[in-house]
Amino acid sequence: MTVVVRGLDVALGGRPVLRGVSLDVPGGSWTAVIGPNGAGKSTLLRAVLGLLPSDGDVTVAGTDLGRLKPRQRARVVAYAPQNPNLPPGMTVFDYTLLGRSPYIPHLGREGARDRAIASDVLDRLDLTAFAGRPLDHLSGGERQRVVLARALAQQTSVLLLDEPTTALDIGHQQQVMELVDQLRLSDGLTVVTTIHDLTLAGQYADDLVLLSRGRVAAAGAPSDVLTREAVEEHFGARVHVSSGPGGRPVLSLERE
Ligand SMILES: Nc1ncnc2c1ncn2[C@@H]1O[C@H](COP(=O)(O)OP(=O)(O)OP(=O)(O)O)[C@@H](O)[C@H]1O
Repeated sequence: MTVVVRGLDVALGGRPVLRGVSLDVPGGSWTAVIGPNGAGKSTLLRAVLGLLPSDGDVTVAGTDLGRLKPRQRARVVAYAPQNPNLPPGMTVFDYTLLGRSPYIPHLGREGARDRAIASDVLDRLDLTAFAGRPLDHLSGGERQRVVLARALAQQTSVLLLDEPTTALDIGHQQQVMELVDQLRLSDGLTVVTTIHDLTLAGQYADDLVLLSRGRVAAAGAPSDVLTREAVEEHFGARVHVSSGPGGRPVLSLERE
């Protein structure tokens, strides 16, 4: 499903946070939104979901998500927030099962298929051993994978991930990125993720969108967006950019 954003303006607390943002994410592709702290990346994901008042157009497969009921919306788009509220005491399995809520009839209970989907997702994220553990007894990286598990259990066509790898060790970063990529290829998932690791973003995404002070400063193929000049201008960092596998950019910091 294609995600299209046109001329998006969002103000928070009376201050403009996104200004004239446009974005095209073709169905089945992966776009990574990058940018410095406070640039508006999380705000963009929340506006796409229809969770924030905004001006401009946002459509997913031609539909304005803000007009859908939460249950309908949750069958189209899954969202893994950066700092979700996790109900203390709830088990990992029950939290993952919440991803099946949009498919469970009112006053009904989850069925065997819902439980099988939750188990499968936990298995694919290396979390089976934690299934019975309360959420407040997990490490930061384990919690982050559980939030992703819930989103994947929704089995939607569009996945919005806010910083999905920040708390993960390098092995679990690879596992999460590869899993999302496999789902994209096998099920045609459309993926939009914010991400701070620029090399990782460039390795997995088809397109990068560089947000800076609420505006799109650059967009396109990773090697076109991740230039030494752009990173210096927008992040204030001095980096060396080399060409990695497939011509994708690899960044390293330059020491004084
Ligand atoms: N509820 C709010 N009221 C006022 N300003 C807000 C509110 N929420 C966020 N902001 C501001 O909006 C700007 C964009 O925030 P956002 O969380 O989208 O940035 P981000 O690019 O995701 O940053 P980070 O990389 O630090 O996660 C920031 O300057 C932030 O302080």
